[in-house]
Amino acid sequence: MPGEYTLTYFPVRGRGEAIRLLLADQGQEWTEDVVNGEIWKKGDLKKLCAFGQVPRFQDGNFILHQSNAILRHLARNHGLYGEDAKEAALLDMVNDGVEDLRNKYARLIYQNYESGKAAYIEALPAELAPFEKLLAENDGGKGFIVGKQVIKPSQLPVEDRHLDWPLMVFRRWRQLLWGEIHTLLLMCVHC
Ligand SMILES: N[C@@H](CCC(=O)N[C@@H](CS)C(=O)NCC(=O)O)C(=O)O
Repeated sequence: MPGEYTLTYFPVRGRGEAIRLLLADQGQEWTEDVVNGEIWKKGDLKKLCAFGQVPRFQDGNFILHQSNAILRHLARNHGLYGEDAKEAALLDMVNDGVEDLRNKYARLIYQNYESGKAAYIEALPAELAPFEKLLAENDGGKGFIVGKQVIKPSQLPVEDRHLDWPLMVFRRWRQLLWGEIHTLLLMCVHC
């Protein structure tokens, strides 16, 4: 519902972008509460944050921190967390794999960019191979990294349940699982 969601984050993609993409993909509206350096340095907001960091997310009166917890909360609320507990566990597995890779990327860009770039790029195919393997193995490589679709058919609007095939192909391509979106973001993270 418009106005329900507020994302508090710096004016960068970073750890806010997967949240934004998930909301946009689900046709949700949200308010951007942009934190610039000056606001952050005052320290008042930091004190309000559970771990002293953003993103901070408001879902009505419910306040949440930790980007992956926010993603999981939204995934549960919007039917993106698999068909059952096992699919949810597999989604956690993939997202934790993404988190590991994100941390390597963050170390590169913040600590070792000029001298570490070449080695990082050389290692990237091997780092992405587990994700490709999971994609290839799931349902004969037909679509998603976990499960067979993003939205459960029961949660699709009635008019979308009988899509003609070009639209179905388009939706399968567009509606990436949030874990997969997160993977794509590794290439453009600046937090
Ligand atoms: N594990 C946290 C990490 C959050 C984090 O690293 N936030 C950074 C921006 S991307 C931050 O708030 N930095 C400012 C600070 O630590 O004072 C998450 O996933 O949300």
